[in-house]
Formats: sequence, structure tokens, C-alpha cells
Amino acid sequence: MSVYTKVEHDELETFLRHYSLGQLVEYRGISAGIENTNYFVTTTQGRYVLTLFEALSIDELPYFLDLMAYLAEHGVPSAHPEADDQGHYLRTLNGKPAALVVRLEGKSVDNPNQAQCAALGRALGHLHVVGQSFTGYRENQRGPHWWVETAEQVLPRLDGEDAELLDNEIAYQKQHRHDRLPRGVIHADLFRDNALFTGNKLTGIIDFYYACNDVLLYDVAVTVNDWCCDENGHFDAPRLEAFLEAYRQEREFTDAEQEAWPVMLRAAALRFWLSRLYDMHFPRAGEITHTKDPRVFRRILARRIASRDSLSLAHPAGRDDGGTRDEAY
Ligand SMILES: Nc1ncnc2c1ncn2[C@@H]1O[C@H](COP(=O)(O)OP(=O)(O)OP(=O)(O)O)[C@@H](O)[C@H]1O
Ligand SMILES: N[C@@H](CCO)C(=O)O
Repeated sequence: MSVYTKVEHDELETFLRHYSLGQLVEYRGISAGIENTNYFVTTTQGRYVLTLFEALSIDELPYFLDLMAYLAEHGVPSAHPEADDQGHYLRTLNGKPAALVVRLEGKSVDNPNQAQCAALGRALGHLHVVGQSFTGYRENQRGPHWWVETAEQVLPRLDGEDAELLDNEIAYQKQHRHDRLPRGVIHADLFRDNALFTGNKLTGIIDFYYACNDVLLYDVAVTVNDWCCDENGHFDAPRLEAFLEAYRQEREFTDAEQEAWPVMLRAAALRFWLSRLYDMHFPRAGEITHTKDPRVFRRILARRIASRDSLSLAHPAGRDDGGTRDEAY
């Protein structure tokens, strides 16, 4: 249950007086999510999500809230933040930075179909295109420097094979620079639990709190590693093709991106293997965790290493059998 900061009825009523959103009808805590405290809030005028930010600082938050507003205004299915009577998206509630955003219809999907992958691919392509004109800037806090620092912390806790795989992958990634790849705003955490659907209609992308400016192809790789493969990391060709085809309708991949694809899929797998390893070995005090299994991303990484010669953006179905080489990991 992720309600770290309790909000009483009167506190919420007082808070809502700073907005033109009508009277409070009801509210309840949301159990999903790990980072922040979230409540569903219904007023006489509409339905909203109230987030109390538990870790991000007040200085960091305008980037995310301005980005969410910008994307919602530029045709990316997402939730627009609500401005208060001073025109600000951010206020304070119970000592925590807090924001209200529009509550989207729909639910996340555990087993997305081709049509849902296509809807998401199109939305991500559109986000990457319109994001080019967003003026905010934020470094990726989970980029190569973070990989190296985090690997140093988790390595002593890993067994020999895992430690070797992690060490080798960091060394491999260091040999690859991506200076020629298109960059811009990326979501950076577009997993299945961060998109809502009603049927095959994508009602919105949520949880922009890892968004940053980085390589666009990395965002594509993060997303397909979660949406378009099975639990062993095998790509599902129809879903992968549906995603990439729809993405391409918004933005064509460059030759440099085609070339970098196998490396990028590995980088994306490494990032989430590392964060899950870190969360498992160094749980935050007082956190009621929904700890996610690091082994899923170890398998995905091993699979991407094994199938490196067959991974292609031009022919995504390729040959993802990985031969027998991944047995070595
Ligand atoms: N705008 C929205 N509309 C509808 N539901 C939302 C919206 N924003 C969040 N939710 C719901 O709240 C849940 C938690 O939100 P979110 O994933 O942003 O949590 P978090 O704790 O901020 O992030 P994380 O998942 O990274 O820990 C989501 O799974 C979703 O059910
Ligand atoms: N999407 C992440 C957790 C939140 O950042 C994961 O599945 O490991």
C-alpha cells in the first residue's frame, strides 16, 4: 500500500479551496505505485489524482509537471496537471510537495495485445516528436554514471556468474557512445503499469517522474523490453512489429539508430536489472515494497546478448532464438 503520508478530510478540503474544482465528494488512497503517495479524489466537477511527492524535491518537480501539461496539450494521451488559483501546478500538503492531475479512464494491461502495442508505439513516437520543442531540460539520473555507481554497490552481493555478466556488460556499454543518435524528451520508464487502456484505446501514459532528456532509441528499447516479450525475454514478433510500425508512422529511425539497436536493448535491460538489484539488496527504510524481480531483467539482458546478430529495427521479427549462446549465462 503506497500511502506514506495520510491526508485527512478537512486537510484535503482546505487544499482544494486553492483550486476551482468544486467541492470534495470523496477520496481514497491508491495502493499501486512505489515512489509517491497517491489518492483518487472526486469533486463536484471531476475526478483527479492527488500525488504527494515523497522523494523528488520541490526544485525538480516543475520539469515533470510542465512536461505533463505540455504533452497533454500536444496530443500525447496523458494527464494534464491542474493549476491552482495562482496558476501553479505545485503546492504543499502535509509538508510534502503535492499536485493534482486529471484522472484518466482505463486500466493498465498485464498482457498487451498487438493493437495495444501499436497504440503505445504511436503515442511514444508522437511524444518523441513533439518533445523536440519542449524547452525544459533534465539529465537522466539513471544513465551510465548511475550504472557504474550502482554496480559498485551491488557487485559484492552477487554470485560469480551474475557479477561477471554485470561487469562485462558495463564494460561493453562503455565502448559504445551514442553521440550520433537523435535525442530529446523521453519517458524512460514506460512499463505496462504506466499506461492505461479502455479496450484497445490508450487513454493515457502516466508516471513521468523518470522523464528526462536522452537518446530517443533508449526509450523505445525500455518500452519494448517490457511490452513485447515473454517472461524469458523472447520477443513476440507480432507485438514488436506492431509497436515499431506504429512508432515509425510518427518518426522514422535513422541509420545510426538501426545500427545501435542491439546495444540499446542491452542498455535498457541493464538499467532495470541494476535498479531491481539495488532495490532488493538495499530496501529503503519504512518502505512497503512491491519489490520487482531482478531476474526478469537478467534473463532479458542474457537473451539480448545471445541474439545480438539477429536484432534489427528493419526486420524486427528477425531471428530471436538466441541460438544456444545464452545458455552460457
Ligand atoms: N492520471 C491518472 N489517472 C488515473 N489513474 C492514475 C493516474 N495517475 C496514477 N494513477 C493510478 O495510480 C497508480 C500509482 O501511480 P504511479 O504509478 O504514478 O505511482 P508512483 O508511486 O508515483 O510511481 P511508481 O510506480 O514509479 O512507484 C497507478 O497505477 C494508477 O492506477
Ligand atoms: N518500472 C520499474 C519500476 C519503477 O521505476 C521496474 O519495473 O523495475
